[in-house]
Amino acid sequence: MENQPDVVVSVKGATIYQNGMPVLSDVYFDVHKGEFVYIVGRTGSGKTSLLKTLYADLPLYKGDVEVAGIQLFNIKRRDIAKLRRRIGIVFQDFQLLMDRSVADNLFFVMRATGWRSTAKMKQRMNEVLLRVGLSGATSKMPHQLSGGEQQRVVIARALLNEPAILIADEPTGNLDPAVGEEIMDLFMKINRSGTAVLMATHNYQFIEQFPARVLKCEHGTLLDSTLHNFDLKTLF
Ligand SMILES: Nc1ncnc2c1ncn2[C@@H]1O[C@H](COP(=O)(O)OP(=O)(O)OP(=O)(O)O)[C@@H](O)[C@H]1O
Repeated sequence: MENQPDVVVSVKGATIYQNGMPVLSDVYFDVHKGEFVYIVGRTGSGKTSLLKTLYADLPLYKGDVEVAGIQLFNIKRRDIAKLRRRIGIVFQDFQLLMDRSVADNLFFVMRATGWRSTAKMKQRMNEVLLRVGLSGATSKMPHQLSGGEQQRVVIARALLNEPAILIADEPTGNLDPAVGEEIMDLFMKINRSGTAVLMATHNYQFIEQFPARVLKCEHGTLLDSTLHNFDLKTLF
């Protein structure tokens, strides 16, 4: 990937394992800078396992995978921390620290990822909260926010270190459809400003509404809509 600066994720011949069992084999795909890519597939088809492998929550035993310039095979702990600083991760369950304010949730991540200057941290916090439309929320506790607002804070948190890519696992799965649509809009806006997005979803309507390249986990491997003709109706 060093020779391909436009590639944010490069997967060549990977096998994705879960508990020692292969879930997906012969996985090949790239994600380019600024691209938006969906991952779909039936329950249990391997979407989450694939994403977890990309952010080094599951080990890579086979294949050549590089994410944000970091090789994942035999990755060292130090490089895992570096990898997580270069990517943003958004889950279905919002995973905010519930006993801390929005500001403290964001400061916590900034301190853990090497930020030191309080003035710079405050400035960055204001920037990311503005981007997700939550400027006034710094002193709020998570329970004072709606589900959609909590997910916006998670997206703001994921943006803190200007990641090259947002990896999102069913980010609208726990939200009402209308709120989910607003979150999709936000992802699209962030994507248009240059951040790549790789998003697992079960929501076929969003793919119709916000069309983009689709990767499909099926029969133990990954199919790519740019290489195979998918009928959207058979995606799930
Ligand atoms: N912690 C785990 N331990 C063992 N097996 C697991 C674990 N998590 C998932 N699996 C298995 O790995 C396979 C892939 O699961 P995975 O969660 O990646 O699928 P998914 O496509 O994300 O599903 P969903 O759409 O339901 O989130 C399934 O057979 C699942 O049962």
